Amino acid sequence: MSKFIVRGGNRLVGSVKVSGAKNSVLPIIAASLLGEEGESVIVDAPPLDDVMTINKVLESLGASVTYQDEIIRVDARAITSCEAPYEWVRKMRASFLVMGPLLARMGHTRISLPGGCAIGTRPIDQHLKGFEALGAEISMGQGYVEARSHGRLRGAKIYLDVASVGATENIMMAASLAEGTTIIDNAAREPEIVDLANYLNGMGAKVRGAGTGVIRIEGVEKLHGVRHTVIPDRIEAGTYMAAAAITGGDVYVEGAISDHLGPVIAKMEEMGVTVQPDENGIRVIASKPLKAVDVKTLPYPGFPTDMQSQMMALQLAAEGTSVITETVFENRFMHVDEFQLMNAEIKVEGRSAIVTGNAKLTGAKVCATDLRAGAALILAGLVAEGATEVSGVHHIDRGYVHLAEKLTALGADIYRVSVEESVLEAASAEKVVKEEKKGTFKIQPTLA
Ligand SMILES: CC(=O)N[C@H]1[C@@H](OP(=O)(O)OP(=O)(O)OC[C@H]2O[C@@H](n3ccc(=O)[nH]c3=O)[C@H](O)[C@@H]2O)O[C@H](CO)[C@@H](O)[C@@H]1O
Ligand SMILES: C=C(OP(=O)(O)O)C(=O)O
Repeated sequence: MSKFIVRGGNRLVGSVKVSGAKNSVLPIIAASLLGEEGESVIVDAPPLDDVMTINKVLESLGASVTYQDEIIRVDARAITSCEAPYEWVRKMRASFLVMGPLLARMGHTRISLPGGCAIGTRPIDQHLKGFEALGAEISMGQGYVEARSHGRLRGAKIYLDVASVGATENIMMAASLAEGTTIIDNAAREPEIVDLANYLNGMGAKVRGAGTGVIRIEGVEKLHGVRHTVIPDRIEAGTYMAAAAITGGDVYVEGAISDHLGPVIAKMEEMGVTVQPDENGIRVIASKPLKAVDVKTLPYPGFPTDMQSQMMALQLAAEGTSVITETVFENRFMHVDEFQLMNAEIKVEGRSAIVTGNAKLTGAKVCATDLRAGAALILAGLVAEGATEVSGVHHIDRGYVHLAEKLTALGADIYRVSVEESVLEAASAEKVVKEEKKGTFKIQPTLA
């Protein structure tokens, strides 16, 4: 069991490199199942727990997967199973993305239902609606969803009721091997959709319009492996930008693509932060007090829900009151209770949180209730007085590569401790810090 210990007060300065995007690499690995010839080589695949999980799913299906030096090689020529079991799907919703490729390639698939999670119920109705439109028969039972097609899937026109990222990806992958043309209307437009489309096209698919609300896929008979480099993670980049801003720092976020971060940059500039993008990254300089701004999450190109909690941490440090409205997930304010343990004043009213700025944050024992909540608590810890002890680290390991090392290199006082649960129960954050300095506790690198 691990925890992060953060001591606030250090200004972050220097350069940090962004890893490959979690939300790109997961569907891309799933799409590799479509390759009936050759091997896929996926470059800049971040060493995250989620990546290890989806690799395990592919292996359980009979694909051969190797991972070394951030390069994944997938040979999916001989798939032996079309069933993704509960043990993997429960760990990570994105495992559900193997459904489209398996259905298209094998004509049959059975996947554990992903269920709800901390941030919302996260239904899969739009995925299933898409598969049905492509001619699949869907049935549910014993916690599994099963899809079967008689012969090849058939292209269709599909209107998504919500511009779901996962449904767009799953349907895009299935339609790539369907007979005829599929049009996805009200498709999600996230950069990760474009990355997946580029990967599919490299495999021999014919996907056009990715990045717009209408995607057109002409099905082909066969796909093959390809070499592809994953785009940089815009949410990881945004998190380091927020770390620079909250600490009054000066940080170059290497690899960040400003076109992918439009609303995050706009909001930081409104707050009085200087943001200087160039072709290799983004420099963030916070040289004056932050001004509070209102933020509303929306599907891309709106403000990303995956940056909402980090933005809330920033508002706590800003002058004034702000309103943060979450429109994408119905239950994504779990971090509010944890911020309150750090002396924050936040009131939740329906889908909005009213955040009182200029908070005198104090270190506390807090828990990462989900991935981004964890990142936000660490941001708050960077400016809190004293030590903040963040548990629930397994959530953070799903999406941040070497988080403590990257922040430490920028001058933060953060490290990871691995201690016996019983010892932790007894120890206060302060005590853990003191004893670690005496060398009593084992310090671990932030490996996923
Ligand atoms: C692995 C990955 O890429 N995860 C991202 C992906 O998740 P994910 O693909 O799960 O998110 P979706 O875009 O599907 O969800 C957006 C909204 O649509 C709803 N919905 C979704 C599918 C469906 O069939 N029916 C339905 O009602 C969801 O409950 C949610 O309210 O996009 C989210 C929204 O940007 C991000 O927060 C996640 O980080
Ligand atoms: C919600 C997230 O991811 P996932 O969809 O994988 O749970 C996220 O990356 O913030």
